[in-house]
Amino acid sequence: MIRSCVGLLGRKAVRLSPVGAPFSPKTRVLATAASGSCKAGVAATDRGTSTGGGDEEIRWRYHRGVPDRRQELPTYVRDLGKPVLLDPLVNKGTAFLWSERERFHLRGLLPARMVTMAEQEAKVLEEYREGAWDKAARDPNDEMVQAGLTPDNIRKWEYLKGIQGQNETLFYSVLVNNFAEMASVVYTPTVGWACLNFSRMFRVARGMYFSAKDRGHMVSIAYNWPSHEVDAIVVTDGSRILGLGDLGMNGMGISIGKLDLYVAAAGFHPARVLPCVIDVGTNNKKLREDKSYLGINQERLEGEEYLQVVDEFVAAAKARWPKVLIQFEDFRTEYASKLLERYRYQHLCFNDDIQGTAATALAGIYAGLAATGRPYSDIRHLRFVVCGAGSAGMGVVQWLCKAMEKHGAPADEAAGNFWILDADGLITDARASSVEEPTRRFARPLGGEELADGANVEQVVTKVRPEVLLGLSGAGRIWSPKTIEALAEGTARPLIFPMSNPSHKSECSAEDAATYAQGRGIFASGSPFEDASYGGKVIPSNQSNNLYVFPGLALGAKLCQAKLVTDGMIMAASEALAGANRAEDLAEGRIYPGLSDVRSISVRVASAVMRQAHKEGVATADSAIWAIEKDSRAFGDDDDHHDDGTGDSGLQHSPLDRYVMNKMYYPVYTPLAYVPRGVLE
Ligand SMILES: NC(=O)c1ccc[n+]([C@@H]2O[C@H](COP(=O)([O-])OP(=O)(O)OC[C@H]3O[C@@H](n4cnc5c(N)ncnc54)[C@H](O)[C@@H]3O)[C@@H](O)[C@H]2O)c1
Ligand SMILES: O=C(O)C[C@H](O)C(=O)O
Ligand SMILES: [Mg+2]
Repeated sequence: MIRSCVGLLGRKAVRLSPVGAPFSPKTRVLATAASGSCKAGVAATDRGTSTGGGDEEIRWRYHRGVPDRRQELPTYVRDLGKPVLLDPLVNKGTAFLWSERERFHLRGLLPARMVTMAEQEAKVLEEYREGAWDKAARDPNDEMVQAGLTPDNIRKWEYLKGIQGQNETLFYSVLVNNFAEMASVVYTPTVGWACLNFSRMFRVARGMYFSAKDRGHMVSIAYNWPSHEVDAIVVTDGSRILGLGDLGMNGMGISIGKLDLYVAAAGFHPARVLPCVIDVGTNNKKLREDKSYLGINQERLEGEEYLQVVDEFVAAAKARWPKVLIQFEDFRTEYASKLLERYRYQHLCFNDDIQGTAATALAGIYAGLAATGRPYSDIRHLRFVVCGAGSAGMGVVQWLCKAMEKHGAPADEAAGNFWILDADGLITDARASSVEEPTRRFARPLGGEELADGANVEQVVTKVRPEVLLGLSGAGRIWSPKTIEALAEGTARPLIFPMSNPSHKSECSAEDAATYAQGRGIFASGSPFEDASYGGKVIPSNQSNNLYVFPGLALGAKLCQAKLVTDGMIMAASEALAGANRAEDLAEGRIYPGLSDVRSISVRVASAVMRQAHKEGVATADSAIWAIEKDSRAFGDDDDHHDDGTGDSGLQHSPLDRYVMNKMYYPVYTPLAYVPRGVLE
């Protein structure tokens, strides 16, 4: 038997032979840099569980029957937590045993499922030999591929993520300076593909993974995160990722994507944002049967059990980072509003799909009115047909209603401006007992000239002749040519908003909207489309996506240290966004500002949110901030907006805007200073 001693060279742990010469690389390094799992043909009994320990873990370690004892000699590890994962000589990725995860403070830093090295190897080989991800992106039967997602999008996504893993400053500099070009790669639609394939593509852990197996331990696990300073968390339970359904733990991709935008679009510091997933299982059977899936292999927890897990996560996050803002993302409708109501009056949090989307949609409607020369107050006279009665759809409807009421419409009159359809068609009083609030309030009365329950969208549009057609159904191309024609017959400039994501879930394409509305429509989709054309004229494709709101809303709330996110703050965000359009763009039918202006927009949204928070008394930040605007008024600076001087936007900025800009992170190389441990901590 070979007897070895263990030595250390610098930080890296290296095992030495008895005479001091390193072993060959094969025997020397105990871990591979590759992590993740694979489609290995490992017997089911060998696949273990994420809660290993005891006999099971011992079987797990020995399953390959490595003959010599060298694998029993330890590699010295001098770090704990994240640095262990970042050291290629000791990292085992998802193959870290459960006991090792405990000892090295790795719980929460990796997806819950534990895999073997054999599985990791098989995954590496699959990719090496077959280019598995690339192949998937070429599959002509893949819906996303059919809707225009190309291998080139995936290549770009992987390339950018590779840079992000090595040099965040460079990654964000490239992203900030090329946001309009890259948003569709780091965000929708490509991020949807990245979520679908998250486990297969998993290499380097980012963010925190809390699972149902962590019950009772979440607060200690939160302390495994290396930083005491986290300004914002985006968390999902993966239950409704974009319009792609239940993706379980793979939903982590959306938390990461949203926070990429926090940094790029709103200047949060990349070291102070934390993507999280709460893995309570998945009801997606295909995923559970997929050997590469890294989430826990069980059906979702439901009801009280589920709520307790989310409660524990929120409590842990608040205990560890008391001032953190939490953005809830892509929770399925059944729990989305429930969770929002549970936390919004106690914690600084918001639900992006309900509140961010609502603010974005309202801004688009206001801008649509402005584009046709009408005042915002005319919103109370618009009729809306809405496909989708989930949390996103109903969030938007309630918000539009609120805006109508703000402009003087009595509540009943406002509610009467909506015709809402779900998967079973028009919702009428016939279904009043089977649909819940808030949808019930919008059920159409029966009898007289009214439409039958379950009428389809074409029938409803033909009868109602609305000015606005909204889609938040996640159902794909459900608006037929006839539906769009009927819409355009009833109104001169129809507003056509297929807001579902990603692209193949959009209710209609930009080209179809332009063609069947004979170039008269104003088009705004959730995922980006190229501009369309009709009769030789360019018909702009706007993007009605909550990306216009959540970064600025979060920034404003953080900067003024708001205690809560109020409805007033969200309304302020809507109005600031609507007002960020230039008259000449509106005249062309561009109702959302160009994405290259995204930072300027976030600044305006943030300032408006701060002002409102201050007005409502929920801002706790130093009152000096508010003096900025007062002082500038005294000097005649007043409400005028000034060019931000960056030369990148042409949008005008107020003194408070400039304060916000000064607080933003800009991805530039700064001088570096060595600070020994224990100093400045
Ligand atoms: N653009 C944005 O910023 C934005 C923001 C949030 C959500 N979304 C998108 O909205 C969609 C819905 O999100 P959700 O959380 O409300 O989902 P959900 O699954 O809870 O709701 C979908 C709703 O659409 C209805 N529906 C299904 N098929 C339909 C059809 N053929 N006709 C009419 N209605 C139909 C369902 O009955 C349900 O009421 C997703 O695609 C999501 O990506 C977009
Ligand atoms: O993620 C997006 O692109 C928007 C929205 O939050 C969604 O769930 O579709
Ligand atoms: Mg979302």
